[in-house]
Amino acid sequence: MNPDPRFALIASARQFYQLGWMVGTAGNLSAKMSDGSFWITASRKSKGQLQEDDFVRVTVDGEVLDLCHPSNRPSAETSIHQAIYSLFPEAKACYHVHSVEANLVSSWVAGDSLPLPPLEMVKGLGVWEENPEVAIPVFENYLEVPRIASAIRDRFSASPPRIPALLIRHHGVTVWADSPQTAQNYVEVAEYIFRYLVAVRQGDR
Ligand SMILES: CSCCC(=O)C(=O)COP(=O)(O)O
Ligand SMILES: [Zn+2]
Repeated sequence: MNPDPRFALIASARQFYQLGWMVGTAGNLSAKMSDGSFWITASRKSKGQLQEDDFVRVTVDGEVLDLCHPSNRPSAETSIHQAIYSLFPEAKACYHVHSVEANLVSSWVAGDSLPLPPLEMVKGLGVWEENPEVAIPVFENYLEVPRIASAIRDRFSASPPRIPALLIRHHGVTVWADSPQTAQNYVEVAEYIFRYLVAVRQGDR
């Protein structure tokens, strides 16, 4: 049994769009099939109203297996999804969204990681510790997306992250998980933590 993951991706995208995290065609979602290929949102589609044929199926090496529609193109950020699936074979879904809060917090650190507050919600990213000391890796945003993907491959192959998430500065968050539902949860948890950080900075405690 190999259910088509596109319906889960459509539902997640609609939810994220309504939350303001995938407006103006921003973001891309993918999910892997049992043969190792993955369905990814086609480029420049409105994420609030995706249809079954607004996807492209590609191999982990980037070969297009199914365009669904001749005018479809794979997401401009497919190389990042390829990097994640290559690095983490257990990953079955990879979600990327753009939120205002992710962009704000990514601009507050000059270095390559953002420390996360020791919130209970950090357990939602798989860290079951009291007062966890965790940071989210931060990558620079380059016009050439394969350059971002290459930085992710280089860094994570040398030193895997503690949490299944990364931030691209002034761009957005990317998470990966063993199912589309868990990837959705991870996005929600990451965005909750970013909102918290913004609220703290604004003095909304
Ligand atoms: C207005 S979004 C700019 C491109 C981007 O960062 C993104 O996430 C969406 O790109 P895609 O090709 O997947 O539509
Ligand atoms: Zn993006």
